[in-house]
Amino acid sequence: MRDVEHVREIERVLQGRPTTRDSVVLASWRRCVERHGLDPARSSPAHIVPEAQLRAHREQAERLIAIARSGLESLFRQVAGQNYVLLLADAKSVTVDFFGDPRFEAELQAAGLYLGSDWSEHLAGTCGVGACIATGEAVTIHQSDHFDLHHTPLSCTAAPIFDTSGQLAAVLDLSLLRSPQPKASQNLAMTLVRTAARRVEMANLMAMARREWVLRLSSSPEFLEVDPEAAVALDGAGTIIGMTHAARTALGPQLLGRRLDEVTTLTVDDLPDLMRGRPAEDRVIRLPDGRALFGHAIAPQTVRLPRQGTQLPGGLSSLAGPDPHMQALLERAARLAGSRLALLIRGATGTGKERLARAIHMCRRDGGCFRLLDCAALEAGALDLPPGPGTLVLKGVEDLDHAAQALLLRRLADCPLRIIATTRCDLAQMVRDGRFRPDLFFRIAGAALDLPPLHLRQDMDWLIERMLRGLSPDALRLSAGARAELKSRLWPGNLRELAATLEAAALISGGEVIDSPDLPPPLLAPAPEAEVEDLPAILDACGWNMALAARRLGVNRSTVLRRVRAAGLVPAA
Ligand SMILES: Nc1ncnc2c1ncn2[C@@H]1O[C@H](COP(=O)(O)OP(=O)(O)OP(=O)(O)O)[C@@H](O)[C@H]1O
Repeated sequence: MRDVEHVREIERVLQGRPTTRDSVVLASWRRCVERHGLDPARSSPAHIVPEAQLRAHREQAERLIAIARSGLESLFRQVAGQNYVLLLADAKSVTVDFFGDPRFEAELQAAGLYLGSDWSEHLAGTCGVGACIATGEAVTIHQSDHFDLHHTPLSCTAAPIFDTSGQLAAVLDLSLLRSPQPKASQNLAMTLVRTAARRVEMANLMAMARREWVLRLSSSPEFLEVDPEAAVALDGAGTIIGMTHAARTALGPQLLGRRLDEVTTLTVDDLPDLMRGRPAEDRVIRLPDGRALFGHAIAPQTVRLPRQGTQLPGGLSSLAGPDPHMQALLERAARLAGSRLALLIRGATGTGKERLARAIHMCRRDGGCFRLLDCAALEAGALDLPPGPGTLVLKGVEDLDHAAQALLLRRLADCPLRIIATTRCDLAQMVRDGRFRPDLFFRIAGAALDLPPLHLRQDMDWLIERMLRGLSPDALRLSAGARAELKSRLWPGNLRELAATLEAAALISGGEVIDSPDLPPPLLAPAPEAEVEDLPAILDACGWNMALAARRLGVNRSTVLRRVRAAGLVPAA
């Protein structure tokens, strides 16, 4: 009965009868009938593109997906537990990325809230993604706003993402399988998708304009550096060569190709005055129409090219993914590996010191034997070193008492083995405090390698993937919620704790998908105040997601914001 009423309403409205529907819905109904030849009485299921076609769409959108991912993850975390599904559709309306609750997978797939669904208006009728692409505006298509009866249970709120030249590149859509009746229930969803889309555009512009000037704009000095509203990229002559969509609202509609002094009262030579050194309140930009905005200029970055042809030998390449600090550390380790110089590997518990020592040993073709000595378990007198060549790892060297230090020093005097010592402590401080012999310290610390704690690593996804593959070669995967939860933890036990958590979760889930409830809770409560000097590194590791950084630091979000402002930190371009 309701179906018949829906069809009749569309017919009545298209005949010009009064309606309370939004004008965007009305215009879309009209396009469906008059342009696309759709019939409201004929319902059709969700359109899912074939696997090969989806792969092609994903490859085309690969860069955008990578840039959008952290914004999507943070958005999905904000709506966690409310049954929202998050879709990223490309400019051709095909869903190329998806976050949803795997427990409802079959239902979501049937509804088209899934990877590969094609939400083109000419196929699906009036829908969030389709109407957003047709209008270039953020829209909510709520329940019976949908044209096709198959979709009328859904509520879809979608916002466009524009590329730096102003072309519509993608759509971010937050949908519900079931929603409360009033359309106004989706107002918050609208704010969330708009904000997320704006941030993705900002991240895209920053990535594209590393070697250009970027001018970020905000109507309030407080948010200028942490969450600006709009931005433009400028070449050396001050011509606008890229922008976020909101820059059109801030500076005017036709921006590309215009010079900065045509749309503001500034020239490119004024940009250094808008850099971080000055208080945000003083960085005022006057516009020709009398309005004022606050500006933050970011100078072009000098690009450090990666060293050509650095292939990490042996097992070193398997120790880290895309984390600049770890890659630099492993390159250093690779250069030191071939020598017989004694090495000191420093890092908190479970950061992978022993693994690194083994990988360094494996780099030498004439490696000889590998011997590991646990210094905590060393008994006086029981220090027999093998006579031949090889590597001797002194694990936890800080645990040696004075007698054992003296004995070890004597034995090492004519030892042919390459020494690699590992420590969780500040051994130099122990030397200063008289707790560790300086002569032994200099014998074992020819060069030092420092492993970072897990919460500062930027290759968490890579590590998780590697560990999952170790647990199950192909099937096992994480839900988006579980991944977000893992990435927000502090990990005092570092890689060892992460590996054990994933193993336990895999057993608890008993299936192919590990979801948030499968994750065992952290065993050790976070320290009350993480060190403030970690803040820039933590922000980088969290992609400048304040909420995530707050959880990793064990403080609330406003504390992070306050510290960011106090330290004058901004994301690296
Ligand atoms: N690169 C890695 N990839 C995957 N898992 C790793 C990696 N490095 C370490 N692990 C995991 O962490 C555990 C601890 O690693 P390792 O023993 O090397 O750490 P450690 O720093 O020497 O620890 P501790 O100081 O507590 O002895 C390993 O057993 C393994 O489960």
